[in-house]
Amino acid sequence: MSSLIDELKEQLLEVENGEGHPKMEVRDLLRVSDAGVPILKGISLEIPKGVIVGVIGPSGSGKSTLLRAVNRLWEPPSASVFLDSRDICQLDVLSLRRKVGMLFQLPALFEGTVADNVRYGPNLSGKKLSDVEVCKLLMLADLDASFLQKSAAELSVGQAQRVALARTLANSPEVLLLDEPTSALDPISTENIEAALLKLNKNNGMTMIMVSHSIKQIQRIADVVCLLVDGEIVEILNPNQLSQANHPMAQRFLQLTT
Ligand SMILES: Nc1ncnc2c1ncn2[C@@H]1O[C@H](COP(=O)(O)OP(=O)(O)OP(=O)(O)O)[C@@H](O)[C@H]1O
Repeated sequence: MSSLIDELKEQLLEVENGEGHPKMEVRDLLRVSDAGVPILKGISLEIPKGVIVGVIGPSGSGKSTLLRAVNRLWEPPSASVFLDSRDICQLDVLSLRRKVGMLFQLPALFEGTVADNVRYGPNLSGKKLSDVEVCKLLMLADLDASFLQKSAAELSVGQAQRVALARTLANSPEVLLLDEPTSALDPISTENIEAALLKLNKNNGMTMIMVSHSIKQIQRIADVVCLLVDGEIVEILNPNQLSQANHPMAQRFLQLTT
């Protein structure tokens, strides 16, 4: 664990030399349910630009809650989540969500064509994307131009998830939050989405936080893995050394998951 943290620190140092800050920082993030039950118990995490962080952990450990805090689908306490050193609670929420896009387990497309969906975000800020621009976004999500005028209602779940990715990318996000984005997809669609994500990370340096129940997927995608148990990060691990987890719940979880 310590060598990975050293590596991360090195990456962080590179970022500090370049831009002076981690891309995202979560600082002692707490959440207690309305009934008084702790959901997140002081999560702290620094994510350098261009790093893909995988988040794994048992059901109910707080993974989705953590992601939702990062783009204010759940409003975190002030001064607990920072984007480029700025407290996200101080940012306009819509511009935050353009910078920090999110993909969910199931894509929720609007009625209309694929192009309508991809144009949606830029339209809100008064920008009309041309067909060529829409096609470029579709290509980033591994879809070809034949999808442009298809009705969103006709798509398979895998295709719809890629359109949802293109729609998110239309906002030019700097960070992508991925909440089990392939758990409803077949292996080929999963492979397509993973390939698109890795390309975005490699070519555009996009920072990502991905929640997944698939250890193998996390190993294919993530640079570093956070193990969340009962609202706490109990381990930060190298994806290829997950078997070295020390926390007993983490060991059990890793033995039982594929
Ligand atoms: N709005 C809410 N009000 C009260 N409790 C909540 C709320 N949202 C989530 N919780 C509780 O917080 C805990 C963490 O939920 P969360 O969805 O973040 O877990 P998770 O790790 O993503 O789970 P899963 O892997 O099953 O998706 C759970 O016990 C859940 O019941």
